[in-house]
Amino acid sequence: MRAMPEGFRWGVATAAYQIEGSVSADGRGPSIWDTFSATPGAVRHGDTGAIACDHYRRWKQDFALLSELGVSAYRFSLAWPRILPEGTGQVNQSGLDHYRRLVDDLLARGIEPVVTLYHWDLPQALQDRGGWTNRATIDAFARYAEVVAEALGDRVPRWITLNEPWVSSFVGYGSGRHAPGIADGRSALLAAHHLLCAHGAAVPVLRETSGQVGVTVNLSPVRPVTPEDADAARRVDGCQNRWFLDPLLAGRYPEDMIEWYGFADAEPGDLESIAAPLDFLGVNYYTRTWVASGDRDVPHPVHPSLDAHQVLPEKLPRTLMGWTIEPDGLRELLVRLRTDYPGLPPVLITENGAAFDDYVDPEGGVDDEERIAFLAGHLSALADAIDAGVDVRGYFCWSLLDNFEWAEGYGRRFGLYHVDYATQHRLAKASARWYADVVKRNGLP
Ligand SMILES: N#[N+]C[C@@H]1[C@@H](O)[C@H](O)[C@@H](O)[C@@H]2O[C@H]12
Repeated sequence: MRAMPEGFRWGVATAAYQIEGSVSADGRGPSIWDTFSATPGAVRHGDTGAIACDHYRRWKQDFALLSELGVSAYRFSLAWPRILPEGTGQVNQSGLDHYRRLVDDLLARGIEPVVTLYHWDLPQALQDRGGWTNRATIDAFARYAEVVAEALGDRVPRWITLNEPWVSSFVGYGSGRHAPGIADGRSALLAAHHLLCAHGAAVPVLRETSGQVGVTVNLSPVRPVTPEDADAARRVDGCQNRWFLDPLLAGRYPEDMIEWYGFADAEPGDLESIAAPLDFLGVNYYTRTWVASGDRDVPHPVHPSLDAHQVLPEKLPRTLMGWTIEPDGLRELLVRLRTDYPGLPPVLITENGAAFDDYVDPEGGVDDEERIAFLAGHLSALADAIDAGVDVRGYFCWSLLDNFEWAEGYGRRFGLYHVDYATQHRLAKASARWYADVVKRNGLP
């Protein structure tokens, strides 16, 4: 038995655009993902979040699944365009009322709502004015936080300002693989900085509520394929991990990366604001990153601006996303955080999970043994990190439901519950029953 500490929070996570659908209902405005997914070629099979899991209408039945799992917490995101359809200006009361119903139902079930303010669905009206490359979006986000804090501040116990600012900036504005589909290195750096500043502006606002405040970053231990690739690996670690961890936890950008990027866009006071004390750090972990320097002839030019390429070691098992399955990377990552960042607050694993080729058998079951093995391996690594002294307070499996997997559309299933998108029928996979048992035991059998 690998028991987690007493009071450990067991949860599952989702995000608004990936599950809600009803993208035009009750006053919701368009987001950059509505625009991007409607762009031919942007998303696999031309999939969009227009219907998704129809969760906006079926949320009560989905919350019954949370009770079935026995989780003590549920992480979900608010759709900014439901609350402020134009990003600023007029508040849409229907949007606030919807999320108030969700929060109240969770509390009535004895489930802690963990609310993400921004999980990538920027109101299109703000993108029309430059989006995250426009410094004015910082103030728009702060106002959004004020509106949400006023409406829900007395009943949300944990706030997450941003989900994965590295993806929002470097994938949305750097590679163009995500919304808004811009491929420009300087735009990525500006967006990253303004996202961090928006986080810093929202923290004092949310601190006025009764809830704890944190941010979620996606982190990945970076390994050189050969010793000659060590410099390239350090640059990728600098981009993917330290460019966010250093400002958030140490109040500075990493010097080596400032030099590499020639970055000079921080204004007086920005770094102090970004480094506002956190009650917790949300960590999303999926895999390690293996890197070769740019002058090596390798596929996957994931980081052209860094003169480095991501390499997927052939010998390692992978998920359907093509990511290597490396549970010990989670332990390695958490121990590194504790070692490198003395100011590390308590950690929540806000996402961990995997996509596999789920098969509904003739008896109507999904025997997703690979997902069970993935989760078991990562929970064991998490227990190792806790044994090593890392203060981890909770774990959220990604995800409750199969859902819209961004540029991969509906072709990648991460859920504990299978969704038949033609009928919207939810079906518990074997991993859902397994996870419910782990939650009940407060640890691995
Ligand atoms: N890909 N993938 C799965 C998962 C994605 O569905 C989430 O929205 C992100 O926060 C994070 O990237 C992880």
